[in-house]
Amino acid sequence: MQRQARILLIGGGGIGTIVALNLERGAKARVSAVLRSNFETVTRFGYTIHSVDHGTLSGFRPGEILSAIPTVSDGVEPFDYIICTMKNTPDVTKPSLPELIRPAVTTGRSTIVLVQNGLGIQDTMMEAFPSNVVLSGISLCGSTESSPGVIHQIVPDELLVGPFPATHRPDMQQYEERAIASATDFVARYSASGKTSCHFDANVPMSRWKKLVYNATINPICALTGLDAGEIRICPGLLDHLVRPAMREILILANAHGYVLPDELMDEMIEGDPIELHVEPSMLVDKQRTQYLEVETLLGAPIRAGRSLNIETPILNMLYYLCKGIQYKTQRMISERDKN
Ligand SMILES: NC(=O)C1=CN([C@@H]2O[C@H](COP(=O)(O)OP(=O)(O)OC[C@H]3O[C@@H](n4cnc5c(N)ncnc54)[C@H](OP(=O)(O)O)[C@@H]3O)[C@@H](O)[C@H]2O)C=CC1
Ligand SMILES: CC(C)(CO)C(=O)C(=O)O
Repeated sequence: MQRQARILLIGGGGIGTIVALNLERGAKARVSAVLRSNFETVTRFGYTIHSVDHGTLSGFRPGEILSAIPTVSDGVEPFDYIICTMKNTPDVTKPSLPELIRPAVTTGRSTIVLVQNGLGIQDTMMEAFPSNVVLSGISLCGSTESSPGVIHQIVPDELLVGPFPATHRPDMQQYEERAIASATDFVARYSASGKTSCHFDANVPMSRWKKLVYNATINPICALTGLDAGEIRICPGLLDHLVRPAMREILILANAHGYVLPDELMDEMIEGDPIELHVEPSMLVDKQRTQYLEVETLLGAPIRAGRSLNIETPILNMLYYLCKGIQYKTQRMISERDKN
């Protein structure tokens, strides 16, 4: 690790800001962050961050702040890593994520890191960039942007980074070696701040199914009810009649795909954070802000993975279609807003 890595980070909200902060504080990377709605505020004042790992900081700015994704052929120096920390909403995002980042990708060089929840998020990326490494980043952090540039991180940052299984790759073995080397390098740079817990993830599909036990159930149930992850634990009947049955469907799907997850995981997920923290899962925050929900990557993808093996998932289906209803309404509201 001779020189600072040159990193492009796209999406400086709850998670992206904490990722940028850890990388900058470790000094093994320089982050160019592409910001959107908070660009003006962060450029002028920097971020104000209330962090369980870092304390309260004001005026934090990533190494460089950009208002648009740069084009590397315009004399811009190539990026070693491109980190995507925007929401992954393929049903409503145009252009698609690969097309959005394409101008910044140097073929064969830039490693793409998807720090996003959900299943199957790598497929279009690996297809679009067959000679670039694509890594998974699973964040166990809890962080929200309460107003432009103001971040509240209430759950300690833990990040698992590892290679997605190789597909669309001409030389699988050589690709796997490169991907492991990239992930190892990224983990070292990310860990350098000493304020976070970042580990190499040797079994990304297993880790992603595991995280879905929370994200495909608690996220939509909180978004649909307006309750936070503490409140759903005390609302009579909700855990027994909705949360655990939904979680069981994810366990059945994961097991059927070869990723055996124990029953105890359900209660570990439910009780993982103290009740009084009142964690607001990202999908609840999206609903409150009239932002698009990650409905396809958290619910659609596992449901389709079940269908491919003729496994029915009635509870997940119900959550999925209710969320699709919200998505439809959000689309209408956004298009009305854009007209005015
Ligand atoms: N929040 C959490 O605690 C956790 C979230 N995750 C996952 O992390 C990922 C990020 O979530 P989170 O940080 O909560 O999301 P946020 O909504 O807080 O932040 C996303 C940011 O990306 C920006 N953005 C979106 N599209 C673009 C674009 N084209 N160019 C530049 N910026 C863009 C948004 O800008 P704008 O404001 O303009 O929309 C926003 O600032 C998701 O996949 C989520 O599931 C995982 C673990 C925990
Ligand atoms: C589980 C949780 C709450 C944080 O790790 C999350 O992934 C989310 O908010 O989407």
